[in-house]
Amino acid sequence: MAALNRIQKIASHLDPPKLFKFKVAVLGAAGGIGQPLSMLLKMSPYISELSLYDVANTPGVAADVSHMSTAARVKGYLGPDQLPAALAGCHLVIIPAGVPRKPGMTRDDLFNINAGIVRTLAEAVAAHCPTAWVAIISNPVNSTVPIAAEVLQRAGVLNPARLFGVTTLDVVRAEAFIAEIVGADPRDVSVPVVGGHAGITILPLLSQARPALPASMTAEQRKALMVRIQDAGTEVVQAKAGAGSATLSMAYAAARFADSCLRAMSGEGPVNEYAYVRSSAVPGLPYFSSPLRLGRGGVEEIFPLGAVDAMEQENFEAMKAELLGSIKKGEEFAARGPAAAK
Ligand SMILES: NC(=O)c1ccc[n+]([C@@H]2O[C@H](COP(=O)([O-])OP(=O)(O)OC[C@H]3O[C@@H](n4cnc5c(N)ncnc54)[C@H](O)[C@@H]3O)[C@@H](O)[C@H]2O)c1
Ligand SMILES: O=C(O)C[C@H](O)C(=O)O
Repeated sequence: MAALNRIQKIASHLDPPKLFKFKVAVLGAAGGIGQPLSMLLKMSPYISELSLYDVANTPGVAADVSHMSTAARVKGYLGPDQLPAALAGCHLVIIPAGVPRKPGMTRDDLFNINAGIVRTLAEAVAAHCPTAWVAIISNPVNSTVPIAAEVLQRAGVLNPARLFGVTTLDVVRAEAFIAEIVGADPRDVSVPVVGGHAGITILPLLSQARPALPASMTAEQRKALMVRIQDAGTEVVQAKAGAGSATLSMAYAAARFADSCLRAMSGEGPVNEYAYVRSSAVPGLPYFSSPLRLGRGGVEEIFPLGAVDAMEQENFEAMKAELLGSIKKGEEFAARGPAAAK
């Protein structure tokens, strides 16, 4: 919530920005997530240059966002020819490019289209801003992050401390749902959500929630809450009935994650976050979303998961095979090279 508070202050001109110094790119900026995310990023005091790239409609989005009376300079870039300029000098690249789910689809059903999109964009990052932090939103995150890692590694520029799958929306949802139950302000709720970003690989550690869940909650009620957090994306997909998946809450979550990255880059002390990163936290799972600390250079420390209860342990064991399968699928796709996208 620090992010939103900061944004609100800036929007109301109570605290004019002083720190605008980073170039941030949104790849997929004209989409359902990209547009509100671009708007929120335009309000960030950390951004001097906001680079909006898409294969369609960026001139209009950029013109629109650029009229906001905040400090960041906005430029739109349209199509692959303009991608190098969009990325040159970027400090942070946020990637929501790709197709969203329709009812009845899993995130993995998006793999065939989105894997190639993410690979192409990661190749461009490797070529034009190899030291940028990269935050991937495009689904299936459990596979797209390993794809990007392989691409960056093959280009000789992978820094695992700067490559993230954005799982902030899972944390945001867990905070919102728990706040409803305990009657708290969501800003005062904290709850770790670990694992990956699909179905049972999303593991909210409800036993570590603060404030604690009411002792009166039954095991069935706790399980139902866990499943609601795991299926919250599907809840939105079904409610939108064919018109896409979560966009507004995702834009909020991505803006919050971007704020954490930019605060860390600025050297504003240790910044604690959750993200899906290359990790040795769980033996046998080379990528995992964990609590972690960000510093100037990216991930500085990945924290252990802490104590889990029996329900969480059972889900943790159940998710491992699915998460590993998604990781391998991404790595194998990237290893097959460009022809695999066709
Ligand atoms: N990580 C998460 O928590 C999370 C949450 C919500 C959605 N998502 C995922 O985010 C992605 C985008 O969702 P959306 O609702 O914004 O979709 P959308 O269809 O509204 O927008 C996607 C945008 O990507 C653009 N695009 C397509 N190919 C591109 C390319 N090669 N380069 C640049 N841009 C390209 C499209 O033109 C479009 O503007 C989906 O894959 C969705 O599943 C992830
Ligand atoms: O559910 C989806 O397909 C989009 C996203 O991953 C979400 O969690 O909302």
